[in-house]
Amino acid sequence: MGSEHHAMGSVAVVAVPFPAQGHLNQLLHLSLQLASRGVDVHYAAPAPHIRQARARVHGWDQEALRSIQFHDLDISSYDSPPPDPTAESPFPSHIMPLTEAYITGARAPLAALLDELSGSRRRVVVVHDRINSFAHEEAARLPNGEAFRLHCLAVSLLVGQIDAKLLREKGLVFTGVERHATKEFMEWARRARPSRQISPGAGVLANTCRALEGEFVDVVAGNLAPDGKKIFAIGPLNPVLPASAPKHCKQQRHECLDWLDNQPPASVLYVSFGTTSSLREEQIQELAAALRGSKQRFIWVLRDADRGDIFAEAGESRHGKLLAEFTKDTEGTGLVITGWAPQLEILAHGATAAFMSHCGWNSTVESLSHGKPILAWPMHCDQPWDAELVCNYLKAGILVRPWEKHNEVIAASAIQEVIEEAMLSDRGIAVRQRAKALGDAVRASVADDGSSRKDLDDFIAYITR
Ligand SMILES: O=c1ccn([C@@H]2O[C@H](COP(=O)(O)OP(=O)(O)O[C@H]3O[C@H](CO)[C@@H](O)[C@H](O)[C@H]3O)[C@@H](O)[C@H]2O)c(=O)[nH]1
Repeated sequence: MGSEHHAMGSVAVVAVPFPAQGHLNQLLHLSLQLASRGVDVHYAAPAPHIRQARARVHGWDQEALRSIQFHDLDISSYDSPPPDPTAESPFPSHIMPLTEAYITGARAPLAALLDELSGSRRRVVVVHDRINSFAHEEAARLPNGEAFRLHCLAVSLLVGQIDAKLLREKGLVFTGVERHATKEFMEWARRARPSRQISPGAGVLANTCRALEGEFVDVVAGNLAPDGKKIFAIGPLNPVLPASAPKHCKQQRHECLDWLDNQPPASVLYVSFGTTSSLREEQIQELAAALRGSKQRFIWVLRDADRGDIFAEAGESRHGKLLAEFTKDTEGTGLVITGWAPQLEILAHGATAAFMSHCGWNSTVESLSHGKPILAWPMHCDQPWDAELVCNYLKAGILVRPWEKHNEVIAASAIQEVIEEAMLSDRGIAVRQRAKALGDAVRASVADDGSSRKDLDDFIAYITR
């Protein structure tokens, strides 16, 4: 025990997330898990993004945040405009100024932090995102540095990169990510991360588990092995919560959870599109009409995409008028949340039946780890693939509309049909049962003796070797 502690104490892990919610979140969950296992963890990001990650973390006690050391990466100021819901592409181009400022400015302060840690530690292990591969280069520069990439997306996407034929042979449609981002972004990304390598460093950590993507983890492992690189499938990184959350916890409980407590089991549709999507006004009206028309219970998170700096937000919903009428019409049946919703707790709750989602990878994993099926409405990037994976491979979802129709307004009747199918039909029941079984398997993978627990143990043993 003593020597194990000694080995851990002389190794520092530095988590370097890309500064957007879906990434800040995963690296923070990973950091908290490592710290709870006695690892010395440092989390490095621009100050507002550290504040954002800390303020929005779910499933952990605020106390736990003290187990990590946070380091500001000071970058130059950047524009933080609101998203444009009418833009031709649903990709969140409005955060490009942040992305530029971050990639140009974060390297130097990170290098300084790594130098400092390197002098007093046996080993410095950098865990970074794909887009900030400068972190890998800075780790490689150290005499005692090592880097792992946290793959924040489905691991099957890497299989698509290695050999898309393997996916097509399973009858799945793989169209990659590039097609669903903007040309400008892809050109920029090629400059920011010239290497196409799956792992430029020592290997990959993946926020997935064998219960969801076992055969794809094996393909990636086989691809990395000849170079002596490793993959650790350690997901879900989000905590898995019990169906009935303790009512007397120290943190304030969101009122929507009290409302959920009073709804019948498996009766509520949860609707949310993450932090990078903004629906057009017309689409919002059609969705509202579908929810009203379906007469199903619901919680709808009606928010726009985050700005680059979320603290620059005006805090006012652009939907005041619609909301006033809609909330009156649906009073008692549904709730609309315009602020930050406690998504993990909502998905874990026994009253929640299903999740209408854009299929961001966090939402996908959070939903499936709590046994909830997905009504898939993919918007951009990896989301069309996640929808394909959920609906046609895992069979735990129903497609609302294919990505190809992203420029069309989907009519209320079409949306309502999918809601009714999910909530009321035999197919809906089958999909819900399948999601429940997957949820059990996913939760088993992070319990004692589970595959993700074992991979995390192996990762800790490897970096503290
Ligand atoms: O009111 C809210 C809104 C969101 N969330 C959380 O915010 C995260 C959203 O992440 P995700 O579902 O992955 O969606 P995006 O914000 O769109 O995520 C971006 O990052 C992901 C991981 O890289 C990608 O898979 C997505 O395509 C990309 O858009 C999840 O943890 C949610 O639980 C809340 O808790 N409350």
